[in-house]
Amino acid sequence: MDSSEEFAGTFYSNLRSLITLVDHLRDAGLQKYIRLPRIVTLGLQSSGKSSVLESIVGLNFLPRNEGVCTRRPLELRLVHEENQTQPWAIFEGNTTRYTEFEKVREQIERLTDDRAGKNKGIVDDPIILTIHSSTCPDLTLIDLPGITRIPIKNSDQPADIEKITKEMAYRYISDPRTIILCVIAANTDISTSESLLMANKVDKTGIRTLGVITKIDIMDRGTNAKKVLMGQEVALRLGFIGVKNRSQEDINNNVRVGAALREEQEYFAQHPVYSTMPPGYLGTDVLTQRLTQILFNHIKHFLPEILKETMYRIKECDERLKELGPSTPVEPKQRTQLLWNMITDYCETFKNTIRGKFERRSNSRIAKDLAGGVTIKHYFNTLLEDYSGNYNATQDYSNEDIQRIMAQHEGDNIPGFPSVDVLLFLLQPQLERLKSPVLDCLMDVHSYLDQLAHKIVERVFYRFPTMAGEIGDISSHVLVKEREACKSIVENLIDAEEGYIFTNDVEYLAKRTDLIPKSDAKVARNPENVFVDEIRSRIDTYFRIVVRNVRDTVPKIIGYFLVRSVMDKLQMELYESINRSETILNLLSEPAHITTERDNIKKQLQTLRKAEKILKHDPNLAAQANSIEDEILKAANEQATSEEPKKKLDDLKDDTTPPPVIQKVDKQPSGGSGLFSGGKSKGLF
Ligand SMILES: Nc1nc2c(ncn2[C@@H]2O[C@H](COP(=O)(O)OP(=O)(O)OP(=O)(O)O)[C@@H](O)[C@H]2O)c(=O)[nH]1
Repeated sequence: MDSSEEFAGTFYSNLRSLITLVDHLRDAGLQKYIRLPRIVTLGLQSSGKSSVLESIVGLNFLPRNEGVCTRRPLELRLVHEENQTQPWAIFEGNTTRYTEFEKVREQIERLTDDRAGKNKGIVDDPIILTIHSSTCPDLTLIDLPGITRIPIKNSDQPADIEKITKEMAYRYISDPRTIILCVIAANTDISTSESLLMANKVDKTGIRTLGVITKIDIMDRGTNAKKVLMGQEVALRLGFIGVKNRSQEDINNNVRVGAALREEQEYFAQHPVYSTMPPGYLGTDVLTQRLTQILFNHIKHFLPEILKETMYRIKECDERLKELGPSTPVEPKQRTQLLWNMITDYCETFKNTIRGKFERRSNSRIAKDLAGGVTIKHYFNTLLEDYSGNYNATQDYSNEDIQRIMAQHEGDNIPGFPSVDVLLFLLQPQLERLKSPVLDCLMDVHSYLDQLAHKIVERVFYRFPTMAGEIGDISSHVLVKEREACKSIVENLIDAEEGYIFTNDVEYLAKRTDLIPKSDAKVARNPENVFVDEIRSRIDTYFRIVVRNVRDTVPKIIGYFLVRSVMDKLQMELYESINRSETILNLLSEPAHITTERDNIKKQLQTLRKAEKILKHDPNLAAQANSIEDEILKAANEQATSEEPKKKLDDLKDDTTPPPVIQKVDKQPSGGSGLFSGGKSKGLF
């Protein structure tokens, strides 16, 4: 064996193992999820695509007629068997081994008629055929229906057949992992070739388009394809190869492909022009070798990428499966357990969102998560904001108003001394004004909690929408109950402020010795104005004291009797309601689409894992797998520290509200230094 034979031997065994690997991936079903390298024939109808394939395989097995023949894509997996004396073929989904290739042709016709009808219809549903033979190379090729310009008269072909066939071709050739075998008849104008134009659109750099010129033997007398083949008419990076297939007459006369291949060699060898051309431009053998080499490089180039994609896909599927959760158990005991777990998740998430307390303290999620309590705090901080600072309760009363009220309350007392009723009369309407914003604050906090609860319920129970509705309703009920209890306390507080005027405030009491403002001597001379100013000053000061008290006390009441109370009672109330209901477990059935999605992902995962195993079996790829794993891990960590949590979780709230964590966090509220941290004795909530 000389060195070139040795090289060829190694090359073919490498090629073979690579193609076998890709075929194994196909067999594992990977093609459904990840694009795999393949060769696709592209050409106008009757340009000679099937003839080229038959020549490559070295066998007659394709339906051959004038007019449209290929009406369903045919995925042809060729397996070269060195010592195979008798070639055989097998169709996917069928166990019959065909050794008579006439029968293979008939079966292709039958399968085509079954799906595309008998009357020349075309469908994109590939037939998969594997051929084992000593005459064929190891290649996987797809024969596509030709681009058909005009529908055949009185056939099932639609009027827009050109659009349909072109769209089908584009679907296959657009894939960057597909090698385009662009078949053009020599007796047509190559510079306006539709298929070359199509190939150029999807493969601009021409790295995956190989031109095949057929029907060289029937060109006009005195013309030849030399210039085309040498790339002097149209330049194609991978070049053109000329072939001479069987003519229709040869087919009718039953000329075997083997004989036709010998005839092809003789034809080129004896032709006055072609015989003078350098090697590498003519003949089916050259085409097969070139195609094999291109496919080999192509597969080698794409396999690491395919492995990477497979591994990423596995990760995605794993994550989605986790999100979907396990399938719903059938046993009542397990169903109850599942429900309890979800309720715990829900309640913990609710509490932690308010506290801004999460397990993963090391990432930026913390800042975002604090916003749960921050939203409530914002309502508290802005409570009665308009009445604090420089606001004067008497600003709307004129001196005359006050004097009039003083006069009205004089009764039969000696004039000149205002009654305490004047103060009450003027102060009460001002105090009454506090009620509405205070109750608004309560309502705002309540509706925030209600929204938050519903969003978390939707997230935790999204597999069980009816159960989510039920849990949401119970939660709303608990919230309304607590809100109403809290409301009466808040109302009582305001009523007490309105109904009993009292203060120990040092500033206010100090005013007893400072009845007449010393600074304004002019006013001091007018006793009426002295009383007006005194009343004004006392009302403003007292009102300010009340506002300060209410701004401090109301948040405590809402925080304790609503927020904290709901956090404490929600879980128990849910358990009790559920225990009371005999039918609630029936609500624990997930919608069919979730079950289907889980099943599909499981199937996909199975395929991907199988494919990963096949890929990692290759020593070169196995080495790359580790670094891909590291990459995936790094990407996952980066994602966790940047854009976490995912969009779905982000949906749980507006920008300032934290998303919940659907994972268990420590159940006992522990103390903490934060305003909203756990333990009754330590934090507000
Ligand atoms: N003389 C000659 N005839 C050829 C050659 N190649 C193909 N033909 C003939 O051209 C006709 C169409 O060939 P096919 O191979 O069926 O063409 P196709 O592109 O597969 O056709 P569709 O699948 O229907 O689009 C047949 O009659 C072939 O015998 C060739 O190199 N020389």
